[in-house]
Amino acid sequence: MDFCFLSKFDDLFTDIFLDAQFLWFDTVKLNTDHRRPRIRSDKVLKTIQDHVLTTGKTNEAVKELLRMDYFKHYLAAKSTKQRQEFIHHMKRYLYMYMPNAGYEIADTKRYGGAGRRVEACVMVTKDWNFGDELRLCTGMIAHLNPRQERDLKKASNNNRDISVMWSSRRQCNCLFLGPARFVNHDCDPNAEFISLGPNSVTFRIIKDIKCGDELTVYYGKHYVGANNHHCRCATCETRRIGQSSSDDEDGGANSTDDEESVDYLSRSRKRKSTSYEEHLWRKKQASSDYRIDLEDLIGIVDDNEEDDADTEDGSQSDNNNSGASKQIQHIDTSSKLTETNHEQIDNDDNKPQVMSIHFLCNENNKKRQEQQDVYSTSRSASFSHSPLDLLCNAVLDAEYLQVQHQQPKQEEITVVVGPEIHKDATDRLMQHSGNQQQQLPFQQRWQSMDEDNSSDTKADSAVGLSPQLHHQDIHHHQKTKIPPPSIIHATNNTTKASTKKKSATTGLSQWQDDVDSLFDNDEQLSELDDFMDDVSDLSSVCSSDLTLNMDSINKDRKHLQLSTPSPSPVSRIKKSSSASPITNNRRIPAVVPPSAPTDTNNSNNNKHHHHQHGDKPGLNCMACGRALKSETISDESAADVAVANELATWTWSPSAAFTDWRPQRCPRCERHVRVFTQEWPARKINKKKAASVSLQQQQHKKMEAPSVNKKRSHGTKKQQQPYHQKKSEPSRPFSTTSHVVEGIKTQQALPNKASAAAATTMVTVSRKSFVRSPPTPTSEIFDGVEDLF
Ligand SMILES: C[S@@+](CC[C@H](N)C(=O)[O-])C[C@H]1O[C@@H](n2cnc3c(N)ncnc32)[C@H](O)[C@@H]1O
Repeated sequence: MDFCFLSKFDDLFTDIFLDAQFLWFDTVKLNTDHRRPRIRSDKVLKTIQDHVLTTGKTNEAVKELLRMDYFKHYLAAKSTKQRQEFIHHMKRYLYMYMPNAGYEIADTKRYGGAGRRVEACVMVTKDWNFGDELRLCTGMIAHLNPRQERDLKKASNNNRDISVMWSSRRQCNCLFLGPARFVNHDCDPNAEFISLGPNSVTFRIIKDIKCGDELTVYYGKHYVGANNHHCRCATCETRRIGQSSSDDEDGGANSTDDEESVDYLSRSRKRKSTSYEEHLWRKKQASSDYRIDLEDLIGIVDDNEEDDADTEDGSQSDNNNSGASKQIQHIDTSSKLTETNHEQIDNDDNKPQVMSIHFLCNENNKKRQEQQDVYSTSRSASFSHSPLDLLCNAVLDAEYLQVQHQQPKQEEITVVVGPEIHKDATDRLMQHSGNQQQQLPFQQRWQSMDEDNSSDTKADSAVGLSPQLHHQDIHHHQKTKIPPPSIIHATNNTTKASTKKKSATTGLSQWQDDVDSLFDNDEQLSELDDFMDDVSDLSSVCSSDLTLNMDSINKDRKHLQLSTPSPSPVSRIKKSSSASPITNNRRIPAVVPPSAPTDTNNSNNNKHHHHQHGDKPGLNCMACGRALKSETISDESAADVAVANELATWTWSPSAAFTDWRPQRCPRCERHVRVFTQEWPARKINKKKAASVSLQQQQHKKMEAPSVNKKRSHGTKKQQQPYHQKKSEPSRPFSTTSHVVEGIKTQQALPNKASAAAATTMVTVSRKSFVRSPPTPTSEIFDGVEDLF
């Protein structure tokens, strides 16, 4: 994808989804001519809340957003390809709001020159363990042409921080775009780059990190000045090297807002936007020691998962990697950091400030090409498209078609084709569904079916890893395997999309249709919506875990509450059973129902938890993956001053919003409950009201005997709808009453000492009961949330 468009999209999205939402400063923009879009940020927020935070349906969110006038106009003049890329990129930012994203963009002053300037960083919102992958934090690599480099140079002179990287393979400069671009450099980082395809990256955790930590990565040995002399990372600060050592030497002169330090920042930015010519020139001058290739840092990259049309470097491909997907070598970057490195620094400013993203471009093109060749030779020369395409073409071929509305179904039309076409189509379809096809990885089959999806777009995160994709792919093939004689069925939407191509209209009146066509709203691709969301939900699961039984998951979807225990995908996230410090050091008075075990923090307890309520499955926190405790946390009673003060400075953030719809997570994540209760801007809790409700409940309890649970609980539920009741919730897939009944029943059985806490707990119960149930696979967990009561 052209950098020109992508960078504009990126500026737009950072503005709309970050700056205008919860950041109190503006993130760096790549285009000097970027202007804040005239778009209702409250509407954007609502869309995010409704479709991403609550239901995890990013595709729905995209559709809703594209219905907004601003986007209609913005995309009106764009080509289909650009629109698709726009949607893909938009999703990258929306994934950030997914409940299990596990990170958010935050602010930091660490890198802004001794606390003078605020910059963005990536902060994790849950604990991550070694080997985890932040699959919802992705970055796209955009390649720059010389003109674009020049423009960026201007931008970098204009007080903008832009990190340009050198791709040794493509021999051009590149930029990261997307949320991943906000990850800062640390000389002893806690994450490393991994490839998601030729043009996309994400991160793998290489050190256990705690909720609230900054995610950092090693960009290169000379990323922030030669030998990272100007590095401001925490590691350098601790070791008194990097920029902090300079600050020490000059008595903190750089820490002031003086001219020299401004000049330094400006120079450092210039160095980073090194053009190819400069790079070549410097290459001659500098020793090869200073050449940093990220391949060296990252090791091998397996590109089986991605289709890359670019085969310029295919000869270098390593074909033996097929089984070992993404065996990333971790190199202890801290060993690269020595005091001696920093001794040479003063003379090093002319050394190349470039790094290679060779690894990102995937060298296994040869292998892929071979596979593609196998695939293409398995089909007749004239058959360049999938069966679906064939149908579309057939539909378009009006000269030979006669459309009969034989079937009243809206979903389907029957296309009767001439015998020649039919024979041809049948041959092709049969051939297509033959054995050769089966041998290929499903992803390639899928990609071949989607002619509009370039390697760029398919670089988007986990497409190739989805079990559901596999599922629907098979489904698709089953559907198309044997066409009935002389009749080919096509879905109505497919036909619509095809005929739209013919009319080729871009007018606003056609907008909705166009949007639909971008999504390919046929049955299969509406499954893709679910799939994308599921992928997101499974994002933290290692790829081997993705061999899930999708049938059982789908079954679970239909029978949300009655599902038999099946291992929750999210439960697989759990890597360590050790209790967290926060868990051990609990500061919040918990109310534990007598029927529940008091400790579920290890795997045995988790198993136990599976059986504590009959056959219902055990629960793990969807954020940190640990076993949930059967206890509730009250907003009021559980207030902890220390934590509250700590978080009082936080601004509204996605993780805070997340807690809105699922306030009870696990002890590890409960700090976000505090964020929510204090910082939620639009829906502040009326604490007085909540307190009076609590008081009423306590009084009510004193008056009534414990045995009249059910009746009273209905009444209490009505009392306790401080704000959620005002909202009209479109769907409530499960009975709210039973939750409340259960909750109160349990609480009433508690001894007097806990009655105050129990009363306030009921408020929480009531809130939860109005939360919409999100889709699977997380719905499995949400089902189970009821078990807590
Ligand atoms: C990839 S961006 C990271 C996001 C950036 N903080 C922002 O707000 O856009 C890299 C930029 O962050 C800053 N940066 C990142 N790591 C740094 C480090 N260790 N020392 C100094 N500056 C750093 C530099 O200004 C660099 O150009």
